[in-house]
Amino acid sequence: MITLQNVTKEYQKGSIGLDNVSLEVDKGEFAFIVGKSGSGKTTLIKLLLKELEATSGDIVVNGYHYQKMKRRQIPYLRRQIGVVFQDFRLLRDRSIYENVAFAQQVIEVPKRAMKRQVQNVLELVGLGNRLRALPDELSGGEQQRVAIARALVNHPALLLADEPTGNLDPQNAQEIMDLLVEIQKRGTTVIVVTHNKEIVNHMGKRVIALNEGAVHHDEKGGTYDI
Ligand SMILES: Nc1ncnc2c1ncn2[C@@H]1O[C@H](COP(=O)(O)OP(=O)(O)OP(=O)(O)O)[C@@H](O)[C@H]1O
Repeated sequence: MITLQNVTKEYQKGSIGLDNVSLEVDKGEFAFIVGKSGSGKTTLIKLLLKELEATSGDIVVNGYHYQKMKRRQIPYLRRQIGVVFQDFRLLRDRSIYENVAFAQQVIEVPKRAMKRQVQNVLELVGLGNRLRALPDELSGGEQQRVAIARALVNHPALLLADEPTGNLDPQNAQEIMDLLVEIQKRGTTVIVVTHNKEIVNHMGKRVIALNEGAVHHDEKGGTYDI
């Protein structure tokens, strides 16, 4: 599903974002990415989204070869990837329904199919009865559920979550992680960047730990320690 082969990202002025990283993530896997500030987590996410270009090495995601692909293919690649951020990034003046439907309007899904799919995905995240609410009328945990629904509504093969529980209390954080595992069990590959040591150690999932741009350890059933 995801292959990185000897990937290096060097920023201008010689600053190293990633340093010769090789790793594979299988279809349907769940992996945490952990590491101190500056270890390369955001660089890795931006490379996977093709917001940044690797300086050297190869990246392949779901059959897309990043080094070879044409610029016009990028929107199709991005449809394969749902993204969730720490700060939710919802449209404040739009209802929950509209926030999720927006992702489908962009790719011109017919209205009836859209209605059904938006309802289904909001039910999956436990908000099937809040379609008309505005984001500010929801708790932080609920807002993150809306963001997850929006990321999933177009059925991406890969879900990237960048610090998804950073703004949540421990109980909501655990519930969001449980939801991400549920999504993985339904077949989506899920990658979660987090600083939440307790949750990582509690969940017993694969942990890819970065240090100074390199893979420090990569263990199934791993722990946060770096
Ligand atoms: N635009 C940039 N220009 C120059 N150097 C950069 C740039 N972005 C990141 N870096 C450097 O690349 C390295 C990795 O940064 P990155 O943002 O990927 O780390 P991170 O693990 O996501 O950190 P954090 O947990 O603080 O978000 C750091 O040394 C950083 O200073």
